[in-house]
Amino acid sequence: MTSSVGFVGWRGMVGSVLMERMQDEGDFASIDPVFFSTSNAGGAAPSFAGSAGGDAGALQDAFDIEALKKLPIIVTAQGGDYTKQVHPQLRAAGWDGLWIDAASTLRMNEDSIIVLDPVNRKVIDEGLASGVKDFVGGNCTVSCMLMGLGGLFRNNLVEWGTSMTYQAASGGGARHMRELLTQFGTLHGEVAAELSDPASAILEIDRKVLAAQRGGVDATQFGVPLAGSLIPWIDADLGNGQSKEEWKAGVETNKILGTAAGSAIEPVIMDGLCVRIGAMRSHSQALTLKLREDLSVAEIEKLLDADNEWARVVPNEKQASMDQLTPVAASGTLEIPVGRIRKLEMGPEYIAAFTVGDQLLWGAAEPLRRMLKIATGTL
Ligand SMILES: NC(=O)C1=CN([C@@H]2O[C@H](COP(=O)(O)OP(=O)(O)OC[C@H]3O[C@@H](n4cnc5c(N)ncnc54)[C@H](OP(=O)(O)O)[C@@H]3O)[C@@H](O)[C@H]2O)C=CC1
Ligand SMILES: N[C@@H](CC(=O)OP(=O)(O)O)C(=O)O
Repeated sequence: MTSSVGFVGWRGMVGSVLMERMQDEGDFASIDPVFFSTSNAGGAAPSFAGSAGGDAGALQDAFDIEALKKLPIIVTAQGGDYTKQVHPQLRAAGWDGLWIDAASTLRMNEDSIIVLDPVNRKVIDEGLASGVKDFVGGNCTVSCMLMGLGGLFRNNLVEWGTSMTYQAASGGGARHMRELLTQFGTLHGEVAAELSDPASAILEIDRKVLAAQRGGVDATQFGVPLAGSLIPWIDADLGNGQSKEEWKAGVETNKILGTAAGSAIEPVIMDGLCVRIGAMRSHSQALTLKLREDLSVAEIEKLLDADNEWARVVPNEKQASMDQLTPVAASGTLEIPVGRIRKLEMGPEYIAAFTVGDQLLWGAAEPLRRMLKIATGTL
């Protein structure tokens, strides 16, 4: 029997990636989709809708609690404001369906589970069996890290770690990606004539670029120029020197792994600095890990490669790292390359690693897609 599933936020950036993945995997064949809109109720539902690819009818109003209440499963990538407004109303109206969400709003609630099934399928299954109803995708950086380094985290081998991130513009949303490219274009335009003349002075080019960065580029979304620069702060200021993005590394890693008392995996201390860079849609991170044991690099690589089908060890060599361990290499793929693995001078239990992941795939859409399949009994 096919399950009815409501989709909210399906045409946004994360939602579109989710729809693409669902079509690629033939997921619509086993569900009966109902599409909602916050802005265009009554308009035509998307053409890929319908288990047989047929007419999916009209878009429903995403704020209509009665319409939402009829569905056993709702998947939303509409954003935190929508979740904050609609989820409590639905629950107050007695709805006890499954809520699968990309937004962070419900993530740290005691009665929610952060979904990343290649890492925490057991936590998800136990949650479903015990009546948990809210399933939320994790922070993109945390999800990509755990997909890449799952072989160490899931085997209780990490005592503590720092993650120094290099996060792409897409983490801010579609408008941020556009702004980054516009900024690059503006900077290029400032010095196009000089660049076409091989004899022009590089310091003059640099001076003009800097002048444009400081005065002429549109930075409406980011607040400051990102092209040719970076922004060493992501998300809210928690007031203790830590950004909210940095706080998520510790709390979400532990929640995903289920490291509460009695678990086979002990609590892990995670902290670091989160930095926005001018990449498009893949987040990178440089990790320092203190392991609980002195494992050889070969053993570590074997554990990482074997953990899940998407983690892929890149040899710690210059050309392989340059070719395979970059946002350009990882974007648009489900692979999570992990490389630069080596012992650090601090001691035999200290290792470095570098990993990259498409933050719209494993960082956002894919865990939701797979949670929907788990919920409908097809994964
Ligand atoms: N960006 C990211 O990296 C991540 C985002 N998330 C979560 O997902 C939420 C959604 O993010 P994201 O997909 O980036 O948000 P978008 O801004 O791309 O989309 C959100 C909604 O905006 C409305 N919208 C208005 N104008 C347009 C337009 N021109 N094209 C498409 N949609 C439009 C749509 O709602 P409607 O159809 O109802 O009008 C859409 O569902 C975030 O708020 C966050 O909670 C989670 C992980 C990562
Ligand atoms: N904060 C992330 C994107 C995001 O949406 O994260 P979260 O789902 O934790 O709010 C970034 O800017 O790269």
